[in-house]
Amino acid sequence: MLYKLRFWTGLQRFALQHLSRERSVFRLFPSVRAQTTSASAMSLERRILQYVQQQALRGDPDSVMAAIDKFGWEREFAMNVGDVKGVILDRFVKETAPKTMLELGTYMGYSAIRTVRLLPETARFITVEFNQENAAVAKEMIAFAGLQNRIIQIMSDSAEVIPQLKTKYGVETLDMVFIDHWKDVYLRDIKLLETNELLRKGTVVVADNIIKPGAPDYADYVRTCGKYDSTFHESNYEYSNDIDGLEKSVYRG
Ligand SMILES: C[S@@+](CC[C@H](N)C(=O)[O-])C[C@H]1O[C@@H](n2cnc3c(N)ncnc32)[C@H](O)[C@@H]1O
Ligand SMILES: [Mg+2]
Repeated sequence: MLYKLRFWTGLQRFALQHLSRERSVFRLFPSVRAQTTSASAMSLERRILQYVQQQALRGDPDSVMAAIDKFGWEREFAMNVGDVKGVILDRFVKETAPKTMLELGTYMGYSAIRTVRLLPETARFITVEFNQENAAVAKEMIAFAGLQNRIIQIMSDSAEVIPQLKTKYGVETLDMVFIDHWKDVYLRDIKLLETNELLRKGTVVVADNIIKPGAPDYADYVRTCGKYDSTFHESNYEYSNDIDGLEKSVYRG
């Protein structure tokens, strides 16, 4: 029995060392294919979720954020607002203390977790994501952080959701908005928020990635249209030393 086991282990080691074409190894040992493909086929977002589940403390949003940031700095880039710009976002959230807040672009739930941990339990936080797989990862991430009852996740295109916020989701006006979805629709969506009368005097609209990747048409609009008091807050692009920043625009009503 022991002899047979040694023979198979030796053969397996020989094959792995000497058969350079992956396909030959897979044909001989299907279990090798199963392990290799399942590891490499896992999306970045799923790998980060798995890392969080291994490294962070269930029910502890700070440890979830810390694990996501560690992955971003030490392993692979991910398009979360991150821990540098995130500190500025935190300040805006604390200063504004929104009762109703909208986020455009959930991704894996990082900024939602970051923001909601600073809000009272009574606050309403709605986040919108149109990518099904990202929304699914975010759902698991948010549940792991223990915030599943504090975050309303909507899986849809922001252009469809914004006109439904009053009628379908019972929103009167928004106290704060975090815009962080695709950069070429920031302008379309702030105009949609205006025309659907979701902004009131004093609503704070914060937009990410003003420099990198950049949203020049949006930045130009909020700075020059006369409807906002708008300021740029320089910082770093997520998980890098490149320059980026947040635009904070307060609606004049
Ligand atoms: C930069 S990521 C969001 C990062 C997240 N706010 C954070 O900091 O943790 C942008 C996300 O917006 C989503 N997205 C882009 N355009 C969208 C749209 N029109 N409606 C809904 N989601 C959108 C993308 O699928 C992506 O997951
Ligand atoms: Mg961003």
